[in-house]
Amino acid sequence: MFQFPIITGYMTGLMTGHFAPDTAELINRARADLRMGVPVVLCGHGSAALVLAAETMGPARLATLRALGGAPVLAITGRRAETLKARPYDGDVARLPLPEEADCAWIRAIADPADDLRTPMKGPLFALREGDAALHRLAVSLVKSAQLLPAAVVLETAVESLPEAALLTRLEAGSAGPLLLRATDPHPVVAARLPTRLAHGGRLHIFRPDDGGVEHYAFEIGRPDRAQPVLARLHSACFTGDVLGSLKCDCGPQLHAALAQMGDEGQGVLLYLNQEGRGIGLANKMRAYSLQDQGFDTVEANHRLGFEDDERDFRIGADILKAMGFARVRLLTNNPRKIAMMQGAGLAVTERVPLKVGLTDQNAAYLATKAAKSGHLL
Ligand SMILES: Nc1nc2c(ncn2[C@@H]2O[C@H](COP(=O)(O)OP(=O)(O)OP(=O)(O)O)[C@@H](O)[C@H]2O)c(=O)[nH]1
Ligand SMILES: [Zn+2]
Repeated sequence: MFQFPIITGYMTGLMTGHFAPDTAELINRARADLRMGVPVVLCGHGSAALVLAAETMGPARLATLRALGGAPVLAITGRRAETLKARPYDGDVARLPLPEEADCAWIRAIADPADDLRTPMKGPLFALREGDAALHRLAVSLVKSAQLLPAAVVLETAVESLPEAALLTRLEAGSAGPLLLRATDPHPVVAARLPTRLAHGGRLHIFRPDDGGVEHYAFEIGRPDRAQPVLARLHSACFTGDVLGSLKCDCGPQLHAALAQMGDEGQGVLLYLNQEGRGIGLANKMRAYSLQDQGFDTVEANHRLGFEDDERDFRIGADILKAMGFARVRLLTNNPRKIAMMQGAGLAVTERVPLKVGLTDQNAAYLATKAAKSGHLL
């Protein structure tokens, strides 16, 4: 008769070890938790912190967090603190003590600039000066990387006092911090022939990071010689421009002009990077668009939301091109940051090929702002 094998202590440990998620995987799990409104725990710097994303937390979880005692704070970025006229003593982040009566609506109003102009500013707001902001900084980066509003409720407490349910996703700051700063290496998943109107001989390659994060695409036109510089475009996703034909930006025309030039030359690689809204995600980009309708430009809108002008990491593009066997590119771009990041990631940019198309009455101010404030070449 079949006997079930007896799992020894040694084997259980071994199996758990292999099944347990590593830090990069835990970071992705934390992003999913935060997007659902579930808390995550950050440990390090001699302390532990329970974290909830300001955008998604509900009243029940806020009440549970308060019941743990202690002094919860709302951690926001230095950029958002500047808008709120709260002095960010911790540089790029600010810790605002959570008033006893503060509910989810109060927290949301601090995090979300949508009503800044309509409702008088709550406050005055005073940021904490004493203590260490390292875990708060990590909490804000994590929420930001989950493409939520960059604000988090953080309760510093002893790990032992946290309920077991809160400990499911627990990140060690020492290992998670550096990983959060850069995307994990993408690996090729599949490629297949894809003829298009502009390029009959095309192949679409799908790349996926090992941690199961966001996929990116490479459209290879012709069979470019790996020993020569390849005509390449790093295109960041723009649902509004690429798909809907938005007149607010130049993304759609740039995408099609790049493909047309590659079609004409018979070869090239177009990377389609899923970094919507310069890395802040479509929901935040639409928040930025609402602010632009209130009179702020594209850079000011990002700052009021608490983001930098550009949150993208183009090293992922360099990694994909290297994985495809390229070492040198002729890069279609007007953005010097793309060139610098590619070179920094070990990919030689032998030529910048300007891409000036799609100027409309509606995007003229947007393009002028990118030139004046973000260093785009005219
Ligand atoms: N946050 C934000 N993102 C925007 C706005 N308008 C367009 N975008 C995003 O900006 C990105 C534009 O990407 P690209 O055209 O690749 O980059 P670029 O920096 O303009 O550089 P080049 O086109 O290569 O010169 C896309 O991810 C768009 O979704 C805006 O007003 N706010
Ligand atoms: Zn666009």
